[in-house]
Amino acid sequence: MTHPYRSVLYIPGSKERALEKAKTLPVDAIIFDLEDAVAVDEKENARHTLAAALTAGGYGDRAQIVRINALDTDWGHADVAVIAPTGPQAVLLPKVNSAADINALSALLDAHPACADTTIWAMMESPLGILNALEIAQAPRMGGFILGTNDLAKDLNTRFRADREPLLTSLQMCLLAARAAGIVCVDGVYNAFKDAEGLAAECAQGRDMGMDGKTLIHPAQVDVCNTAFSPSEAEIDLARRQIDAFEAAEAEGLGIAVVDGKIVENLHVETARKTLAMANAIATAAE
Ligand SMILES: CC(C)(COP(=O)(O)OP(=O)(O)OC[C@H]1O[C@@H](n2cnc3c(N)ncnc32)[C@H](O)[C@@H]1OP(=O)(O)O)[C@@H](O)C(=O)NCCC(=O)NCCSC(=O)C[C@H](O)C(=O)O
Ligand SMILES: [Mg+2]
Repeated sequence: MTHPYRSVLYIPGSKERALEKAKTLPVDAIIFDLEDAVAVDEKENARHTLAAALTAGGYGDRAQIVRINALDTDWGHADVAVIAPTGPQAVLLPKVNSAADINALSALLDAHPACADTTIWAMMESPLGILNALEIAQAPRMGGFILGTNDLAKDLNTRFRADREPLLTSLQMCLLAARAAGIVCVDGVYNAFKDAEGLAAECAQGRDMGMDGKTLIHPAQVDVCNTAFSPSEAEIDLARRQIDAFEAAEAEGLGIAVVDGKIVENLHVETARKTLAMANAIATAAE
């Protein structure tokens, strides 16, 4: 079953109102954050508030990902100790530099029977992490990458550019590694959460590159993002026509069809089937 990851919303684990509001938002996934969105004085309270919210449930089909603090901080191990018994679907590790970081978290989760099926996701946000993207993607339990473009821009000392030119190599290296390993790859956040036009442009860029979706920081960003990462009506129509034309060609003993003046081969049909599967998954989730 294809699960969409078009819209992946961060929610500070300390904010009960936001934790409640997320149950009503049309997002594909939620990142319950214990890291940067939570002030130092609130860390302890946040992990217990979040554990209670996860146990109570109510998030429906939305994929649930918990971002803990890094294991070399004062809070990472305590986060695992409190969150693991709730049997989280996925744990997101920030500032991942190598597969060793994933292995260390995996070993901690192994000690909790409730985490038998828990996947690990990695924040890709350091130069060393980007250079080690493939070994990270292939580490045990890995389910996906989340791009941390703010930390990355900081560490690379880039200037902000609307076209994100300074970050493109890093984004593409993560995509290459994610696709090679068969895991999900979700783009970074767009900080100006009231700028829908800028968000739409950045979503389109991420979708064109091959990202599965985008991380978000505010509910106002959800609709723009869902639209950008959903197959359009034109894409769905083309996919159907490509499949029909190819099947008709095959019935005549041919291995190639032509639709709208362009060749359709087996590989295009594979993409067309993926497009329809994603459209179906989105429609089912919306029911
Ligand atoms: C950015 C915000 C601080 C803005 O908050 P606020 O001023 O309260 O917004 P609104 O008044 O417009 O909120 C309207 C209602 O929406 C709810 N809300 C707001 N944000 C969220 C959210 N993220 N999830 C769910 N619900 C949310 C409010 O509670 C209001 O609800 P109601 O009162 O019932 O109408 C705030 O949006 C925020 O804190 N956002 C999350 C910030 C965050 O998570 N940052 C960390 C992740 S990004 C990151 O770490 C980057 C990465 O690591 C990297 O390196 O790039
Ligand atoms: Mg970060």
